[in-house]
Amino acid sequence: MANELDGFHFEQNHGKARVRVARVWRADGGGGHSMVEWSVNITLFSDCINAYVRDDNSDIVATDTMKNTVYVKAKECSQQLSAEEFAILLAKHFTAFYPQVTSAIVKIVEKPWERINLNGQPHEHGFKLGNEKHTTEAVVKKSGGLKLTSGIAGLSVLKTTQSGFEGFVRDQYTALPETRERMLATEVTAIWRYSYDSISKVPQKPLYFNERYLDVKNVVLSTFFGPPKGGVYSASVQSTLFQIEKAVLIRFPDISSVQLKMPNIHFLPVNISTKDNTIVKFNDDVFLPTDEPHGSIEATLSRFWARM
Ligand SMILES: O=c1[nH]c(=O)c2[nH]c(=O)[nH]c2[nH]1
Repeated sequence: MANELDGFHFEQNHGKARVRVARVWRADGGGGHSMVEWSVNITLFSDCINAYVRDDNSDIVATDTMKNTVYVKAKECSQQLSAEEFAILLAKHFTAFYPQVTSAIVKIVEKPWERINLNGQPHEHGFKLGNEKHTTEAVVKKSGGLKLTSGIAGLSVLKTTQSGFEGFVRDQYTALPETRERMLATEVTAIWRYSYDSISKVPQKPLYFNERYLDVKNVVLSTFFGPPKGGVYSASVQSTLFQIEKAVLIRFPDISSVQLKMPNIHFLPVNISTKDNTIVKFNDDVFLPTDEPHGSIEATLSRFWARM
């Protein structure tokens, strides 16, 4: 929220960060339990300028109240819901309930608890922690205007062949050899924006956004790896990144833009020799794994009418 103040321009917001909540749903009459663990970030844009300039807190929604609201709303959700739905529900509450709140941003990171399978059987109430995380951000205006994004964080993938890098600029500082055979490893961060621009347009199908999350992840993985037999050749991280973004936009009509960050995590060839002796000669077999430095490659692909 922005104001003119004593001849200056002033912008402010307040909220509560990293509110952690876990919610369990116990199916009646047997069947499995479901659960989620969320870390919730709330930001409110509200007219509470008097707190800053007149020591008057009468317009302030206490961040402690915001924290409590997370638990009240989690309690009220008697059916399992996606992080996206919960983010929208919370943001809608803050903008609808408090006259002075004009918009709210709710971000959620879901911890990757997955139902455990024992001897091929899904366990009724047992979960284990997976790796990549489902993220979301809902920006809700008092009018019901919505900006909804979802994402995947920390999806680590690697392939041992079908990757190369050739034809790049060569100058007096270039040492990297051209290759059609290398390891390709990255940790994908993806954020995609849905085209629903008002909360009234959001699909009401239960767990719609969880299904979408799994579908997008599947498109990322299948484009990165190619078919199980033979895979697919990657001419660069840039090329693979673009193919993934294009596949996401072609496959999902309600996604209007997609941003990918794909650091190039290098596995260096190991060659060890003395002046007289070769001790280890690299033959696409022994690598030195690294995490720094890494290449950083990011791009956003949007439909013409949309922007991230
Ligand atoms: O796929 C790649 N893209 C680059 O931009 C790059 N730069 C580099 O040194 N190696 C690679 N690999």
